[in-house]
Amino acid sequence: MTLLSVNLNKIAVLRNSRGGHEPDICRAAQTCIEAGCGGITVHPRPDQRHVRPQDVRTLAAMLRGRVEYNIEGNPFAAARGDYPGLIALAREVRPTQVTLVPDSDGQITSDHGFDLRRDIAQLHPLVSELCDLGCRVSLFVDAGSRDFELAAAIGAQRVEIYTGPYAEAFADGQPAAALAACADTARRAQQAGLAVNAGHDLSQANLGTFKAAIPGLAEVSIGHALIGEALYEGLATTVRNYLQILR
Ligand SMILES: CC(=O)[C@@H](O)[C@H](O)COP(=O)(O)O
Ligand SMILES: NCC(=O)COP(=O)(O)O
Repeated sequence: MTLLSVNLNKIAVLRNSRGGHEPDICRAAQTCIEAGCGGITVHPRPDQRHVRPQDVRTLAAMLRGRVEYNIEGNPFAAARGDYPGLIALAREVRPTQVTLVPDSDGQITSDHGFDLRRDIAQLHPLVSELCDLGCRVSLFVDAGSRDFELAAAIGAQRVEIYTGPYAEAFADGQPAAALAACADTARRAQQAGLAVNAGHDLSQANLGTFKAAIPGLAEVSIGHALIGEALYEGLATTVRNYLQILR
């Protein structure tokens, strides 16, 4: 079974465009949970363009003991204003999972994963601390990545495959090569003892093909397309549609 973790960043984008509290991120989370999702994802960024530190804390209190809570972000981005940094937030709220992503500051969205051979020494102390906090750690990687045994050796339990290139290839009607690269990568990660998550630009259109190609896919985190589709069909119906695809 593949867990659906709904990324609520885009609810916060809409709310922040006017200030105030609407649309309410906790109400959106509640709707997703009632519709059957297995997790909620947020990706706070230092510029606070969408999910803010206080959202991370409020959601943590609301979700505890109900569904998985996945916080994504760059662990090396410096604290800025009242953004305390990803690891500081993890220390405070102890989410189920922390997904480390090598975004640069101000990047419009995530567009690549870690180079495990190059980055592993820098990641090691962070992964150790997060594991000691009781968080599962997942590392964002590109399709085609190698060196998964290095990630397993420092205590990471999962990788998240960056699916942007697959989504783009699917939209162009030529997904085979990108899909095969994801499938090979997933197999290598699983052989190294890691579980495999996936995310970025997954949608109702491209998810079924992806899921069918990746045996043992543990989790997908989906936000941009799902929240967009929810404008037409409603949030609960949209979440149920995704769950149907993942069955
Ligand atoms: C790591 C990843 O692929 C997602 O977290 C994605 O980057 C969503 O972040 P934004 O909503 O900031 O684009
Ligand atoms: N980890 C991917 C994620 O949380 C959502 O990415 P997207 O669906 O907003 O592209």
